[in-house]
Amino acid sequence: MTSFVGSSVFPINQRNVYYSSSGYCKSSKKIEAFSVFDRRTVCCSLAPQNLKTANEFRPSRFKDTSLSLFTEDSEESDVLIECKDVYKSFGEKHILRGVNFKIKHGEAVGIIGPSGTGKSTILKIFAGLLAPDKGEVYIRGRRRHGLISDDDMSGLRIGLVFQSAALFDSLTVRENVGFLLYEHSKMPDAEIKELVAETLAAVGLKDVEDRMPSELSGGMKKRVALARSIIYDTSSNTIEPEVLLYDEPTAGLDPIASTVVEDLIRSVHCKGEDALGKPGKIASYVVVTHQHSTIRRAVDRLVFLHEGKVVWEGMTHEFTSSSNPIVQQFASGNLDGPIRY
Ligand SMILES: Nc1ncnc2c1ncn2[C@@H]1O[C@H](COP(=O)(O)OP(=O)(O)OP(=O)(O)O)[C@@H](O)[C@H]1O
Repeated sequence: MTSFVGSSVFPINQRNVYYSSSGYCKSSKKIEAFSVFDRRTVCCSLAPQNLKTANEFRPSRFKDTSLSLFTEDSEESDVLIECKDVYKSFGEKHILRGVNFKIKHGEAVGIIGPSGTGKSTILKIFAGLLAPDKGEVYIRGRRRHGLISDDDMSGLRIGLVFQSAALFDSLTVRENVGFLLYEHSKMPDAEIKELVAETLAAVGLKDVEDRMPSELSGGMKKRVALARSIIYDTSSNTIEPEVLLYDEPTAGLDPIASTVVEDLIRSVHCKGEDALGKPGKIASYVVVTHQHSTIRRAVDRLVFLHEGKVVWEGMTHEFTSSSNPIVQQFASGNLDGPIRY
């Protein structure tokens, strides 16, 4: 299943949540959304979860070269998302021009590259907010044909955390984090309240439930957005989110706030531990970032996109020692080199 609004991962079978930039109002328990978009944004279906644990995940080796397929010993069953020769244009702008890469179970992957090269576009395609013009995206080996409304999609719950925290300004933190549970679950208010508090605690926030977003710092907003993306209906068979996509999660934050968010991203991963000491629930995540600290701290493997193609893949520690001139220029911030502005 894949489902999104703002920074949320949505529960299954909720097919009428609207993508809104206008506003929200509350009526008794329900929070009613009124939208300027007449578009359904949620939901696909589910397939069995990958039963492998994080420890069973076997990292592949990656070559430091221009390539489209990177694994030497990959087991196809480990692949959660695959991008196969994906093209996307906006009018005359040919943004993605044959993108190939895979995200495997347990991976923490960064997508980097010059501005405007299509990094966020890839996340939106993974999320089902955009469809490729050509090429294929596979989710757990099954082809994603179109947008989020594909309800024959199987395999995976995917959450997208937007660059701006995308909180609803007129709702409290509790209502933001519990939005979908209030709106679409059968959970009683008291249980939602408890779950929201627990989820906020997992991202290191306490006693902020009654605050409005305007009363939070930028870093706190990002944490609230993260809480909203990992909360799920514990009373149903909903499968918790497996993959999170972060679009520039540390943009605009000071170095210390960035570190907090980077560690948080790690903590909700299955190889990490959340603020309550519990193992994280996210199988894999993808981070689009420009920040060196985020590259170093939050991801293990990098995919470098340039002029609509993957031009380099490698482990994070290989990034600064790469002999690829594009990577070298990007890593050093040099004005001279193959990347032209
Ligand atoms: N919906 C859209 N309509 C028209 N053009 C778009 C749309 N979405 C993206 N673009 C254009 O596609 C290009 C790639 O955008 P994208 O946001 O994917 O780049 P990016 O690599 O994430 O950039 P940055 O690092 O600056 O955030 C940009 O030129 C952008 O203006």
